[in-house]
Amino acid sequence: MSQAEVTLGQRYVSDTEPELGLGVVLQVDGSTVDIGFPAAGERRTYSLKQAPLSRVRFTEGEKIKHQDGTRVVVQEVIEQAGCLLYQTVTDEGEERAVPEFELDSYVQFSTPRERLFAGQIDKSNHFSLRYQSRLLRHKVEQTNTFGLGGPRVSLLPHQLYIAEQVASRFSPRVLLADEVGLGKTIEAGMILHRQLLTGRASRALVIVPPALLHQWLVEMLRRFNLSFTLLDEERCLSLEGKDTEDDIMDFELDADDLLDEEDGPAVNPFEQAQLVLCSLDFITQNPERLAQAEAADWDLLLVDEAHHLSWSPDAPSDEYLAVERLAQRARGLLLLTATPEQLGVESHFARLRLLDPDRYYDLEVFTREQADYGPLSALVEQLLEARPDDAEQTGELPTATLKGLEQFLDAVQLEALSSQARETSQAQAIDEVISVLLDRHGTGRVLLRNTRHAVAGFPERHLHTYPLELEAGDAEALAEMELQAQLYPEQYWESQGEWWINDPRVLWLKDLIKEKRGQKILVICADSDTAQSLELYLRLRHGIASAVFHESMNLIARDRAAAYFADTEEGAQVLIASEIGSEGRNFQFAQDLVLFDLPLNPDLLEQRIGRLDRIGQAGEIHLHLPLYTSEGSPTAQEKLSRWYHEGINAFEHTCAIGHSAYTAFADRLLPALTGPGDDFEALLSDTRAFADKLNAELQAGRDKLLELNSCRPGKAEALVENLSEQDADPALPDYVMRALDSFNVDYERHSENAWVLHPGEHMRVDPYPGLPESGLTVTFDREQALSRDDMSFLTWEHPLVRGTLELIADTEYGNTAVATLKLPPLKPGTMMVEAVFCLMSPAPAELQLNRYIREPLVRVLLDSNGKDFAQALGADKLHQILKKVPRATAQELVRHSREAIATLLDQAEAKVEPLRDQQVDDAKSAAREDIGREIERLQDLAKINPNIREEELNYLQTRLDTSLECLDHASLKLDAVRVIVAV
Ligand SMILES: Nc1ncnc2c1ncn2[C@@H]1O[C@H](COP(=O)(O)OP(=O)(O)OP(=O)(O)O)[C@@H](O)[C@H]1O
Repeated sequence: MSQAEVTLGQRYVSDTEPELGLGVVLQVDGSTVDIGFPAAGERRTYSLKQAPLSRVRFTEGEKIKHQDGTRVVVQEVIEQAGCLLYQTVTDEGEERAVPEFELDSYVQFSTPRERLFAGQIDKSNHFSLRYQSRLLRHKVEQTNTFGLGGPRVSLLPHQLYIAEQVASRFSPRVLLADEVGLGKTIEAGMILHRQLLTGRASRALVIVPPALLHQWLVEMLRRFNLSFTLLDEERCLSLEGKDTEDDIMDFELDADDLLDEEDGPAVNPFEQAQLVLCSLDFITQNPERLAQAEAADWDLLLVDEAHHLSWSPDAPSDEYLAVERLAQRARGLLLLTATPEQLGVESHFARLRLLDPDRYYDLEVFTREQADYGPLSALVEQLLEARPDDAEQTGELPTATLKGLEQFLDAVQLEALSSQARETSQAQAIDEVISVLLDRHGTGRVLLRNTRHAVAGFPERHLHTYPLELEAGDAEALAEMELQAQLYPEQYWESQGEWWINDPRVLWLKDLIKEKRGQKILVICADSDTAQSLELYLRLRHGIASAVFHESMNLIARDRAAAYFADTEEGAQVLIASEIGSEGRNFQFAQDLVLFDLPLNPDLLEQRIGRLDRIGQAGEIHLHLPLYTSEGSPTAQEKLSRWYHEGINAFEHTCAIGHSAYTAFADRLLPALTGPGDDFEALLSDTRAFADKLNAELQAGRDKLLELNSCRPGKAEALVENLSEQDADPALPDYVMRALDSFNVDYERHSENAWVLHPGEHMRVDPYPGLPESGLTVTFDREQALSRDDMSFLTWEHPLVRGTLELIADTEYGNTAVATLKLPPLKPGTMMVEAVFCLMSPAPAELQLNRYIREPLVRVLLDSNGKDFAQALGADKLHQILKKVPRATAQELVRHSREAIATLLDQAEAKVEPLRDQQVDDAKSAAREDIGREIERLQDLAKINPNIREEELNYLQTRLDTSLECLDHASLKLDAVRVIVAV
């Protein structure tokens, strides 16, 4: 721009801030120009040399708006003393002269055509990047693994299978019941992540025991890039603007005032964030907070350690009742527990009822059903045996198998199956029929459970017992006491002075710790007071580097203790944890667990061992158990340990039948622990027989089906393969680097596959999405990301990459360009218009209509004769041979060729228009096939399997109808235009 060109009253638009609307020249002063933007109420001073401004010049036929609101059509443009005067005509046919300074300032140029003709011309390589961004985004979002590849986790088939299955459902309601430490939190995180990314969910509430709040908060952020708001009383009060002591008093006194609208609508803290995390105690103990949580709208409710929700017809727990209220309102519900039957079948049933009250209405019916899975399981087993490894192999299915199938399939289905096996593939036919059987008759739609047996690769567990001989007097006195006191004898020793001085377990523990110097040891005991005094004793009396962890500590103190224990260099050797305090925590970096006492509940024992026996445990696990002995007769501790070990084998193996065995034998076990040991051997062998039988039954029946339903190895492996391929695809790093260059983000290589990114001084947007001011170290390598917490794992799902895609594809970035081309057959001066169209329909993101659109972009490249070169000159090829043009030249060129360009654009539009119908038809067929197939399957299923919720069927039907309707309204919109001139 030169001073001579600029005159007061001229209208310009800012290239970097088009949202300011139409600007007007207020002052020209030597080397600067002042522009006022009346619509935004802003004024900017630019250097004349580098002003990012484009002169706005409308032409004949264009519709413009006067500042008084009148719409007019330009008839003629006259230049007067550097300013434009538009001769126009109103809708009513009246003529009106509009000087440019009287134009409406609220004008926005956003369509490519408007921007091009307003002189807002982007760089040619931005145009190419835009095209590439749209294509890549479409490709990524179309995969059935979208949302599963981004989390910083190892690709474990059993988790991916569950996550894909559950996250693809509408408002899933399931109980995730993998055995301890198999990764339920990870599965839940992946489900949530996928639902959020695909638009199926946007608001989620996670409720966990207080001890797990921070672990969840950190895991969700570190592994899933999901930033949760942790709500406790303090935070709620602060969100409500009631954060002083007095306010707290007020709040308590006037809880009802929450709904008082006098001071404006009350703030509901649960509505202040999309992702909220709070503790079960907080929700249960604060009726007002529960009411607020209930009033907020949730797409997904997650409850971790859901075995705390105990229920019986006469005495439902407060926890159960609180969650029940939320569960009735939330659309999706994920309950997580490793021990679904820990509190008995009644509670288990009640939790299933939270998931689906229509299906689980009667405890008795449910109990009967549980026992009835044997024949189906046997048949599935037969099918699996008959399945050849060779996918190509064809042949008849065994007659016995076909016979068995008769009670589940009709004649037509049987014939179809046989002919598929005969003509196409036996393996495929068998896989499909197993799917049908499991789907229709299995237990797995609501309950998903992976077992170690199915997952494999877990370390061995070894039990070491340490007899501690009691003095005769103590042994006798203890034997007289109640069972509780015999198992947790601290009180007994307390009666003789400080318990830790007298209890022989304490010295034993000290010696064990000293002997295992340099090795991390987790000690778990039942009671938090015991944990505290034990830790003090070890630390103060024996100088052992130790930490304590129990439920009465606040969260920060707990996390600090856990971190101190985890620190390999200067951390604690020992962590003493109470039963409740340690639940759900990750301590798999340790291999030694001291069971300072034994819980009287097999599931609690499993929970304790599960702190170490988790995914990520690299070594063998050693369980250390001190046991009082006495010369007279075996102690209660000894007997209980034998019952666990010899009766149900709960120490060295995960024990699925623990709760059932305990329920079946409690009447005999409890008296036997304290009474004379006569029939104890008989009790042990009865328990063993019961356990063997139950394990075999479970393995053959319900558990087998659950296992198959929870992970179909073929499909699970395919997911792992797809994701591994995506990980290895160089398209992502290439794309990211190109985009960073284009936005002037600074980066430097850190190491192979890793980079350090920093906000650049001249970034086109500031802040850059997903890039903190302090910079970000990123890696494209999953393994590296898993071992380096300080690096972000960049995938197509990372906020920085998604933000980049949005920044490019959802804004005007690169939607206009001008470039030159040197290609011998083209005569210099030949002009072409490259126009990219995108099928758009105004539809909610949740419908994911993009999935049905086969070709997201239609590209045409027309020369002045209307000949289309799009095929001959593909987008990539063209990108490589085009040369950039200085901006002023580009603006000049567009101004001069405006008419020709407009004609070519009209031609391009006319050319693609007929494609629209075909595209829409294809997309509608794909939607019909996809959703329609699911509806049919569910309808079929609903006839024989009451697990199908009516709601789910209705939802699918509505989803199909809405999708078809939205597609009907789809149109091919011009997404970007590039003018190319041959030189
Ligand atoms: N895919 C994975 N990649 C990396 N780490 C994982 C993966 N799955 C699980 N882990 C790790 O294994 C441990 C157990 O996972 P998680 O806490 O999700 O198990 P869980 O089934 O919820 O356990 P619990 O039954 O004790 O509640 C955690 O430390 C978790 O971070």
